[in-house]
Amino acid sequence: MREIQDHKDFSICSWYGPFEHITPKTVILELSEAVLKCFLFEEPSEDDSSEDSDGEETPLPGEFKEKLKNAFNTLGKTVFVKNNWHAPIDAKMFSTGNTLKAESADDIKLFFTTSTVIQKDLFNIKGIPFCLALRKWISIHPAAEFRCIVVNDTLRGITSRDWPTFYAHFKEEGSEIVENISDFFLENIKAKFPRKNYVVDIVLSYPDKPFILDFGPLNSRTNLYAFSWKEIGPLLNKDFQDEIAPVFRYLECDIGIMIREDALKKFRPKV
Ligand SMILES: Nc1ncnc2c1ncn2[C@@H]1O[C@H](COP(=O)(O)OP(=O)(O)OP(=O)(O)O)[C@@H](O)[C@H]1O
Repeated sequence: MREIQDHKDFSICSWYGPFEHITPKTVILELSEAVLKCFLFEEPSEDDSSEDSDGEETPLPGEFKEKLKNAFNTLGKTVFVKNNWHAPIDAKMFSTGNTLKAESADDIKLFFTTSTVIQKDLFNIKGIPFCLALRKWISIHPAAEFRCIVVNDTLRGITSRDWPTFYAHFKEEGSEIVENISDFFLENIKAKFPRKNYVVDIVLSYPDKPFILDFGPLNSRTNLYAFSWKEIGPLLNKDFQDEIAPVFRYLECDIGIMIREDALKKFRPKV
């Protein structure tokens, strides 16, 4: 039950509208049953006696190809593609240049059919219409992306998504980063997202305004990067002052290529 609500609330189809002005421009195409089939790695075989389930690749219907063409025109030549919740990150190796830049319907099909993350969603999630979200391609520096942990609608933690990479400027600009993210959160997100506990990925790229990349559920399966579920989980049941300042956690010095968990612990301030 909880999962269905998570799938609804964290689907880009649900949150894109209210946050459209502060997230990359996106064209969302709903996937009909016929189109969905074209994005499945294998045709479901059990009890399927339909003539077109012969294991051959199913071509995209012309009408859908036309929609894709229009989306590419609207967004520019190159797009970033996702389903409702996930990007086909694990399909990167199949792309040219090892990026998820999609320039054609064939690229999208390749990313979707070769991504285990996407295929798992398509096979396992029931009761929610699937969509294809084509997002304007934006060059994002890895140090500019932050996963923000929101507990009881209060921003509690900020961590680089490029953890554990050392960035010297995090120390110098830490308080500015916290202030910018906190202001952005208070002005644009707090009380506007339908959940109280969640993660939100925010990009800070000066001199541009901050923007949202994605929302996600906050649970033991969430990647919290520099934070752990052991320390965040108990906060969900605690009452605390609304005005508490978030903790920004980053690697404070370059500890080299060999990263040991006990070495990392030393740099973790308390939440
Ligand atoms: N519009 C975009 N243009 C270029 N790169 C992007 C774009 N959107 C996201 N990315 C890159 O792809 C990465 C993964 O994107 P995103 O967070 O949307 O995927 P995800 O599957 O939801 O990830 P996770 O499951 O870890 O939350 C981001 O960290 C970012 O670097």
